[in-house]
Amino acid sequence: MLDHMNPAETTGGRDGAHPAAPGGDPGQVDREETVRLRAVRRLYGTAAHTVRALDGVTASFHAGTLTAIMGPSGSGKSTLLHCAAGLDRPTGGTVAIDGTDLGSLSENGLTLLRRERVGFVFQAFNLVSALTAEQNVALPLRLAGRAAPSGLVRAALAEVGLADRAGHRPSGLSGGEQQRVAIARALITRPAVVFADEPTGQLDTRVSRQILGMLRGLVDDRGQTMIMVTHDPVTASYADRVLFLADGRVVDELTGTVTAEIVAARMAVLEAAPC
Ligand SMILES: Nc1ncnc2c1ncn2[C@@H]1O[C@H](COP(=O)(O)OP(=O)(O)OP(=O)(O)O)[C@@H](O)[C@H]1O
Repeated sequence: MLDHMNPAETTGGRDGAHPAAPGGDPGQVDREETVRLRAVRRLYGTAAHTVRALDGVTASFHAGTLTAIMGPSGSGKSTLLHCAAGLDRPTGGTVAIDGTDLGSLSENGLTLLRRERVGFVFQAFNLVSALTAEQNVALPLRLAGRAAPSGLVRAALAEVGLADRAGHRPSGLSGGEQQRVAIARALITRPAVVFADEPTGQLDTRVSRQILGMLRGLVDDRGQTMIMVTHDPVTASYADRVLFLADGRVVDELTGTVTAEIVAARMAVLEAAPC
């Protein structure tokens, strides 16, 4: 079962766990670059009143890394996640997942890419209440018209420590157990990237740490690429890298030693800045 401690909480940081994103030709897709955003803009509103939710975001998310996205309320975190995951189309710029330019895809093509190459973990778990844990985990495969062998699905549940809960419906599971089912569901298609939106927002401290340890384990043991949005510095301390947004732009970045204290200090500066 995947269950890792956070080195940042015990030894003072994930020093040098992963290299920082290399530079290089911005037009070239790096094979290790699982998700790539270039000059992404997302405008809302009318010509008379425009909200720049994203205002020229360029960022690379490398294979086998966990990145946390932080920033004050309204800074563009959710918009970034939606654009990077192909849930929303940017007003300008490009997004690529696994070398595929999302802008080149039809709506149908985008749906297929999300189904096959992207996993999602949400704050509210978003399980289907009428289905058992096993049926929920099998769902992405069934939606993709693929076989969902019981052995495969049960192995996915065992990996998140729920081998004995396969027949339970969400109402018969704790919040932490529901999130484990959601993680197994996100992974069942072996996606290129998993996007997590406040994955521990509804869980208590102890269970949150278990879930974050599990997500960390997926990155370390499987090389899973993961991007998570969070308000919580402790959650962000499980990441290899933290990107800080303000007013729709990436304004700061932490790599190497990512502790909750350092993250909180950076956030305090951003939250104190005049709008
Ligand atoms: N559908 C929309 N229509 C108009 N404005 C929007 C829409 N969605 C987001 N915005 C605006 O875009 C900006 C960025 O919003 P976003 O939700 O991405 O921020 P956030 O950092 O996720 O905020 P929070 O931490 O409060 O969830 C905000 O000013 C928000 O009001």
